[in-house]
Amino acid sequence: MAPIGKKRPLPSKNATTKARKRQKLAGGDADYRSTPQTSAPATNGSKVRLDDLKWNEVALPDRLDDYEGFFGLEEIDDVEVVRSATDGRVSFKTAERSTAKPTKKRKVSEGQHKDSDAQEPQPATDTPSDGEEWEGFGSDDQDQAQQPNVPVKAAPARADKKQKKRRKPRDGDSNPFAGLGDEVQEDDVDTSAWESLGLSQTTLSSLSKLKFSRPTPIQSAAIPEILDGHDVIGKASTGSGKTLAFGIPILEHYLGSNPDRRKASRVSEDIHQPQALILSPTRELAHQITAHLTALCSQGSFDGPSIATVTGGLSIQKQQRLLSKADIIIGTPGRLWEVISQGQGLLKRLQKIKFLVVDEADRLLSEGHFKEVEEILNVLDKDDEDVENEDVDSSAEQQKRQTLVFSATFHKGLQQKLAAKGKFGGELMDKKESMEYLLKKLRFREEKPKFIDVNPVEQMAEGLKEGLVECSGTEKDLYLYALLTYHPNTRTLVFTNSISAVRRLMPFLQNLSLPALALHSQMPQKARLRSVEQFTARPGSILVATDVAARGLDIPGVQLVIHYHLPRAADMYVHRSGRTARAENSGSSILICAPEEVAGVRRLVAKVHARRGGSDSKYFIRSLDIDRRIVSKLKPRATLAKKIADTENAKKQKKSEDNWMREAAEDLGVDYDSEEFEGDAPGRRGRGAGRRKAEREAGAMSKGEVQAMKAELRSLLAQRVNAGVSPRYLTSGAVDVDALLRGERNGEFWARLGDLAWRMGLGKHRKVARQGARYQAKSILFRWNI
Ligand SMILES: Nc1ncnc2c1ncn2[C@@H]1O[C@H](COP(=O)(O)OP(=O)(O)OP(=O)(O)O)[C@@H](O)[C@H]1O
Repeated sequence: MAPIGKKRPLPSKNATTKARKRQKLAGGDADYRSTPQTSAPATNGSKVRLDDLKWNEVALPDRLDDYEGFFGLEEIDDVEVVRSATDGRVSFKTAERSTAKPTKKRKVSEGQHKDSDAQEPQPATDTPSDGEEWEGFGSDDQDQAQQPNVPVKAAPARADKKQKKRRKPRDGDSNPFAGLGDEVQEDDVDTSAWESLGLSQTTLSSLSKLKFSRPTPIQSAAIPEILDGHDVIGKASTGSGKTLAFGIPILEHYLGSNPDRRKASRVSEDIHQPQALILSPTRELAHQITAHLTALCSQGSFDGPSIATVTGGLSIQKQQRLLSKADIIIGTPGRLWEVISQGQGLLKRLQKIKFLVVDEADRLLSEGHFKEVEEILNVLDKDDEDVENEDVDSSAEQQKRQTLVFSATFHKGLQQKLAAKGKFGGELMDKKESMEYLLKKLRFREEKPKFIDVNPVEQMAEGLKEGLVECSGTEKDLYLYALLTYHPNTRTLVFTNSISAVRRLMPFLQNLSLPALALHSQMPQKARLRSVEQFTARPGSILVATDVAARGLDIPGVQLVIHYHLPRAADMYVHRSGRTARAENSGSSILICAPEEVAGVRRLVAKVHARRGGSDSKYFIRSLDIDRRIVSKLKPRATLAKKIADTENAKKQKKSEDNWMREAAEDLGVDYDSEEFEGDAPGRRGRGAGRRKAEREAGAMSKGEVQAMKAELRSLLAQRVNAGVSPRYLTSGAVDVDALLRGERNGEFWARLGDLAWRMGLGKHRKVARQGARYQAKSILFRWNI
């Protein structure tokens, strides 16, 4: 049998099989047998059988249709996992009294547990001593991480029932959109402000449950036009609710075309006809749109549309299955094009959609996406017998299709962007230019689509504070650290321009005990989703990302955006900064600049703001006052953390290069001696030689030397930084100097306590467990009901 904590196959619908499998799970494998069973409740700290515990159903995120094998996942807190040092067997102990009554099901498993009853209880002190010993259970880190990859199907009637049973989201819950889905409340809000938009009672009731009491300006302006059947180009600042501006009309159309709102009545068709196709530039945004629409559609008592999310990094077969019954398709252009190209009738159905939505339009219509978007647009509009759809009059279908285009910025497009590469260019288009550009690329059915620009003079959110910090190019890491220390417990997004910078900064920040998470396009998709989810679930975490996170990501409570590298263009500055101060909240955006970059940055930011008050107005981004004495006190730890990170990176690098060379040598049948190969052979100097030398030196450090550096860093981190008595500090009161001196609140940042709290928060129980039994109660086990 598969061990507990491993992914399980899909649940059988047959109850008997289900029960049988569950029994097997509870007792069929000697390795995971529990300890003697009594009918009395387990006492404090005593060994228990897994089936006697009060397992809680895990609320699975509303994604991915078949839950990727996570259906029926249950979890339990406060159980200690004890592995015998002698035979490696695992048993379980409760930290508190279990009140679970023996059930019929349990009796069955009692019978199955006869063998295990004979086992000797393991000593309480026999705690896991190393991460490996938790294999088979998976850290909850891992397990939680996999949940969100469950494709979403919005089946609201069922979802409603499920939600009632769902537990309240806990701090560690990994579904970033859990809040949206769980907002089923008795105290629904008054939605009279929506009434003028002419929405159905069903939609109004959903909005009320989401507690959206009034439409945002873009929603007020765009929804009636879309409902009237117009093509719309919508421009509104970041975080202003553009998703529902197109999502609500799509739902209205769905409700209108399915008056009895019962899927059964329409899925009798052999092939299901999707109604809307939504294109998104990034995978994360596609999943987020899915979550927003799912939340909207799952509030009421109606059976909502089926949503298929088609993005790279996840199983194409599963996505194809979802597509066959989807009402709404949300996808990134690359994967969507791949799926369309494989045939299976999708194109034929896509040609009959009623809505084509292009979200974050300027990005989708430029850069690397353009080719695939263009291909998709071409085939959607193609009157072509070759494309497997002889019977479709696509021009007629196209006439019926509405095209909706949304973005916070409209960029001049590929050519200008390429021309501006490396410079602070990236012209933002005015209304006329953007209209012309889009009209050319998208074949609107109306000659003049409605252009809705709800805040033509302001692209930046109102609650956004902007500033820059000047430092030498070689001190950017130190100043990043300083900025983060000035904003402890602050959900922060750090933007870089390269994947390698993300990779370099991650160990640097982690060595400094900062809760850093990574996001870039070369990460596996599951890891990408996991980072976003952890970032969303943990209030004080730091996401170090490339511009893959700049567009559209709606993570509530991002308080600070740091531009470690300067944005390459004005529109990217708008989008990056738009990750904070969303939905009328406040937030800060800080650029870290080398002296030679300051003038360019000032021009870039002034350009973005120029529209605020006409071309005469000169916005001048202020330099932030940072106490250089504190920065210099942080320097030793930052330097050491960087050295450790560089050393470990070099070692990893060396190891993988060695392996590669060794394999190549083996293939050639020659001996490989890495030292001989790396020797300073004449002619081997040149570009990158200095870096290689530094890497060699770092890689040559002994384990002991690295350990010594780590110990030194630990001791530095354990010392409180004396902030002095200067009242000067950065960014309007983020640091309470007095509290810092007293070691309270903000001061915790400097101490190791913060490190421990973070480790616990992260759920790295292996590490916590090693520190003593007291933390064992934090352990979380998972099991699957099959
Ligand atoms: N009418 C409303 N009332 C309150 N909150 C709303 C309303 N409509 C949307 N929201 C919330 O506002 C937040 C931002 O919405 P959304 O992500 O659609 O913004 P956006 O304009 O698409 O931003 P971006 O340009 O960055 O993609 C979301 O959390 C959403 O749930």
